[in-house]
Amino acid sequence: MRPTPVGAPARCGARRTERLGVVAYTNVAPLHWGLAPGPGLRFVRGVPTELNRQLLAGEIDLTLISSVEFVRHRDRLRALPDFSVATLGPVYSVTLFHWRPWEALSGARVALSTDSATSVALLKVLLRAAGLRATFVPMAPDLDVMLGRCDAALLIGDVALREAVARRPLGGKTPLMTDLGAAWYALTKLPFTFAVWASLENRPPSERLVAELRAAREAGLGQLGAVARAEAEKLGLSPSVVQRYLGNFRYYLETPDRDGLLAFAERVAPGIRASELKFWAL
Ligand SMILES: C=C(O[C@@H]1C=C(C(=O)O)C=C[C@H]1O)C(=O)O
Repeated sequence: MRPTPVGAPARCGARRTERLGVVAYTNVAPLHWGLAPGPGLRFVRGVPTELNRQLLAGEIDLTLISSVEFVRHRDRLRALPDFSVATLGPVYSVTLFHWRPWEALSGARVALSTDSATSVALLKVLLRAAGLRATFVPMAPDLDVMLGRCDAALLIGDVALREAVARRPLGGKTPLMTDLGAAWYALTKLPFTFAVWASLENRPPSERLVAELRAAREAGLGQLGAVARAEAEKLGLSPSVVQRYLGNFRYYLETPDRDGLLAFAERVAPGIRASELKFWAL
């Protein structure tokens, strides 16, 4: 059998089974709205760090990969050209909770959620840019435990959103919050791209799957109220809060999101050229 040339999508025909990594966070719900597993399509759910590993190990075929991993493994990966999970300014779900002011975090012990790769790298970029040095402690994402043991705690995804909305006191005191999307914007005036859909370079996604993902995104964004209501119920938050949250994301990897991705790549891989980040011609 003739191998599928790199750079070209797999042709339609009898459907091979593709394993799609589905990040278990509300912010990606509009990207797979109405898309369901079935013949030729399996869903593998997980947090970003799990799905990143599985993609690189060839255990899944296409996933939203943390942008820092896309940059680190750029020699082996290609991304869909028009999909992102990005924000211009605050993201509301990638948050550093801290006891002392941001400017006073030098020497702090910072608990890092083991779920995220990109946000950890982003936090390090932001601290470095501010001339702050900290010690990092990987931990499960539980704010009480993290802030009980450390001076600051990085959370992402649904748990971060819930905690940011709740702004609850811990031990009688409410922690300060720094939104890393907002901090990135203050530093660069660019969007921050948290994730892109990517596959291994030698395993192009089928045209059919890509078409289904585009249709799912149109459906999800077209019915954002319904997506928000479904997600709000799972999160225990009000639908209007969730709709506002989802409406803030940039899902199309437009030029500013690519510029933001490259600016981040330059900070985690100094000297990188834009052409080293590769995209499927789909
Ligand atoms: C902004 C977020 O986006 C997620 C953050 C990711 C990361 O930090 O590695 C990966 C996928 C995204 O769904 C979030 O979950 O809060």
